[in-house]
Amino acid sequence: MHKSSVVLYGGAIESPSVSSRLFRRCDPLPLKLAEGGLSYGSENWGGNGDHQLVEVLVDIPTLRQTEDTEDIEQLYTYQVPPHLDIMPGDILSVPFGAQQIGAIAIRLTSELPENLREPGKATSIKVRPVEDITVKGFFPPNYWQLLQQVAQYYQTPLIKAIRTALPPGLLRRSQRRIRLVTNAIPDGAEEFLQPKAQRILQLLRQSATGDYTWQYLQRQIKGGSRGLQDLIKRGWVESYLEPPTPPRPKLRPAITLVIDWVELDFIDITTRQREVLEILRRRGGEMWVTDLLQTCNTSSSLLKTLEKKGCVVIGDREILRTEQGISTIADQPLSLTEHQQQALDVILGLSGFHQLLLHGVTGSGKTEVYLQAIAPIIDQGKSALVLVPEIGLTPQLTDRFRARFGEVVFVYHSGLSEGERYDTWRNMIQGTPQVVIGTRSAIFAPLPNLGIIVLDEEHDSSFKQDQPQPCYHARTVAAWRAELENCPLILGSATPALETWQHHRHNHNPSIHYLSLPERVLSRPQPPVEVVDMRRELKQGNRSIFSRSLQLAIASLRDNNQQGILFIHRRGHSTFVSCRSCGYVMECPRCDVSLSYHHIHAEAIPYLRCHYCNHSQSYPQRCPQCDSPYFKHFGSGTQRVAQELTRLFPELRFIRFDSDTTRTKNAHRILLTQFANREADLLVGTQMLTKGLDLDSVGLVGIVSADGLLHLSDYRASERAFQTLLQVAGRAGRGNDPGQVILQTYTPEHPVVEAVRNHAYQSFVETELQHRSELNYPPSGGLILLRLRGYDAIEVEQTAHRIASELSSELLPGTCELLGPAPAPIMRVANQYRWQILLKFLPGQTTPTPSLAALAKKCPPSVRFSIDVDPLSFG
Ligand SMILES: Nc1ncnc2c1ncn2[C@@H]1O[C@H](COP(=O)(O)OP(=O)(O)OP(=O)(O)O)[C@@H](O)[C@H]1O
Ligand SMILES: [Zn+2]
Ligand SMILES: [Zn+2]
Repeated sequence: MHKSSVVLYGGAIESPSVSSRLFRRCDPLPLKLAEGGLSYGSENWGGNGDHQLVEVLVDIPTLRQTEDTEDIEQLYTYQVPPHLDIMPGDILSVPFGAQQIGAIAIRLTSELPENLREPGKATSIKVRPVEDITVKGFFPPNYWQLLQQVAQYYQTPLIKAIRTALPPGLLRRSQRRIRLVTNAIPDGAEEFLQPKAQRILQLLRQSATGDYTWQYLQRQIKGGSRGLQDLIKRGWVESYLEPPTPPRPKLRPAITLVIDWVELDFIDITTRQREVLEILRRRGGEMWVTDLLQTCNTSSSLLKTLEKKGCVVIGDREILRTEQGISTIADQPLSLTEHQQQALDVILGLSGFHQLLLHGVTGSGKTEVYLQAIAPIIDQGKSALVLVPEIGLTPQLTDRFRARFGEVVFVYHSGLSEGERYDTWRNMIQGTPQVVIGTRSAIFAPLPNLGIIVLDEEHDSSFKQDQPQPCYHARTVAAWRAELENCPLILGSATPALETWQHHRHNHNPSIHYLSLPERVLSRPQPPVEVVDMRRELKQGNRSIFSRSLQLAIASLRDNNQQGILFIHRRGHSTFVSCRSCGYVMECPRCDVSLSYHHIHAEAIPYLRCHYCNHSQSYPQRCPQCDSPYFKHFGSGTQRVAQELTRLFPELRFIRFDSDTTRTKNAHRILLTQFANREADLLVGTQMLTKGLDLDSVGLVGIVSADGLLHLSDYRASERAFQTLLQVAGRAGRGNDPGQVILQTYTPEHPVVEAVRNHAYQSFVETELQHRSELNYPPSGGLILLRLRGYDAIEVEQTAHRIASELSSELLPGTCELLGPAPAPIMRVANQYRWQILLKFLPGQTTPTPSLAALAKKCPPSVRFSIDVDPLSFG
């Protein structure tokens, strides 16, 4: 496929200098600037020197498609023409087969790679020259270093880190164009030029826009490259990246209220028509026609009638005012509470790189602190990066930023179309001061003049990428980036992750700070948490999924003029097993986790298995603790809860908020707006509800069953359960009424339940840290998860065993423990069988370990292998 003159070699990333050592595994947060062995570029920033060759990464669609199959990372070697001053990080255009394609310069060298040298003839192979530099210094050195650090720490090929960071298709879009710089060209310019340069100038002058693609010019003028260089050097023409074709706006019919509300009394409309107008008004006077039809369950002829009567207009729109958040009135900084002010003073008093944990209880006003910390950054002409778990779930946050900072706020996340991402990306590169709000991948936003990074809800696991590789954690990358950019990083949470807490509380480093907002704003109390023992409910004859207490609370919502939230834990495939009479939960005898219930098909015998060590046992006949024969597999979906609500409270208006009802774009915002407008009494949903919902009308939070969360088979189960429950509880009582939380469980004595009841973050975390350190789990020790998958069950299993035994002979005993291989908790997904090997590094271990990336080569082609450093998900 490749012409012989294009030389290539593979595996540069796997060369021992780059990935043979791991960073210290005990402590993921602090910045580890390339400890030795970083080879790319860093020693080559000084320019070409004697190097005649450059190694490049190319981005071609065929390679892109292999993303998931193999770690293809081929560096292609090209000659550096003497007139080009190539530096690592430049975007080049190179010949590839018969095409010209985009490439990134990685490394300058003077020697051909080993495998390309013919014996006796050092440089006899013909290496094709680089065509040209498309964009000089596209990756600023800091940014480049960040990507290398990601590739190195997460043991992944550099191209994958680059692909994660860059908008899709960036290199493919990098069509070079040439245009005249008309006012720089003197009269009689042609006289100074060689014939080919003259021709180029003429051609450009003939075009109406003074602008052509380089490819076109090349076709017209063979060998015009030198001439072009000359013109560029003189500043008479410039070469630039072709902007992408702007995404064509999608137009949809929208309906806008145009009549003054008081005038309605003088118009002849039916009650029904008035109701529809009322809903439209409450939604800010503008909605998509389809949404209004659905919300009001009405017909388009009714809307047409309203239009005829002059109440509304219907017309195609690209976007609604309300979606852009313009409806939020521009606001002013609030006057801060004492704690907010203290935190802000610390932040504003710092300069350079600092890491701060802003630990503020739910409703303590963390957002206001971010806003006031960012304002001076923008005034100084710098930019701010704000990372949030999921944009769709936090429309309120985005609105608040827009209201404060107006049009310098941009949103960047994977939900944008390719064109939108590309445009936002190029806009960021310009370096004008802006606030970028985005999800995980926005940590790579190419803001040249970064003044602050904020990670809100830093404990949220969506900041970690599970696949594809690199399996990076945005918080870890943020710390590296803040250090490289020499700016502060603020991590905010009501329930900081254990590692964050440990890192900021138990540290005497002067660049690490702990800031606390221990109270809600306006001295509002935290809502009281009532724990209901569902075993007693059962004993006393209540078989409903709602306790009597929760039923009573739901029934009195309307009388109290309040709204409520019902939280249901999203149910996984495998669930834990517990005794219905005494609450005993089946656990692994060798690990500190609960066993998962497995039932392969209807006729198979159910059994229990541990996903850490692969221990398995038969399904119990009787409870080992109380001898009862009644067991329960937990899990209760939103659907079942909805049915039960309808049965018990036929009058109640509720909204289901889960992955089924929020599939369409903007569904989150629409449903939350409906709820905020009090079109429903109760919001029933899953995890999504925990994030940042700030409504003062919510008096009741009901947790239908905490148990599904408490006994997940994962060493982080307790931490995550605690965080989730405390966050959900924190949605209540944010108004004048303190509100109430009702938590239903079969194990009220569970320490997590106790801690939630008492809002006891600190004591819970300290106890949990103690447990972790006894078992060498993070943040005490470090973990690396190796995943294998393939369609052939036996082959995957055998490969896993082979790799495990090779590894265990290489690993130094006493520094690293190998757990497994064991099947993944959900062993078969989409017909692929999945096995995993967990490496547990003991605290403080710094000994180099073998290159894990090289293990990929030991897998047969049908088995895929991936490395997850600091894994959070074991599914
Ligand atoms: N200084 C202040 N004075 C009055 N109200 C404030 C002040 N600061 C914040 N608020 C209001 O308090 C409410 C809660 O603030 P915010 O949503 O920022 O809390 P939070 O700490 O992010 O909570 P959570 O972690 O639960 O999301 C908001 O409605 C906000 O407008
Ligand atoms: Zn029992
Ligand atoms: Zn086990």
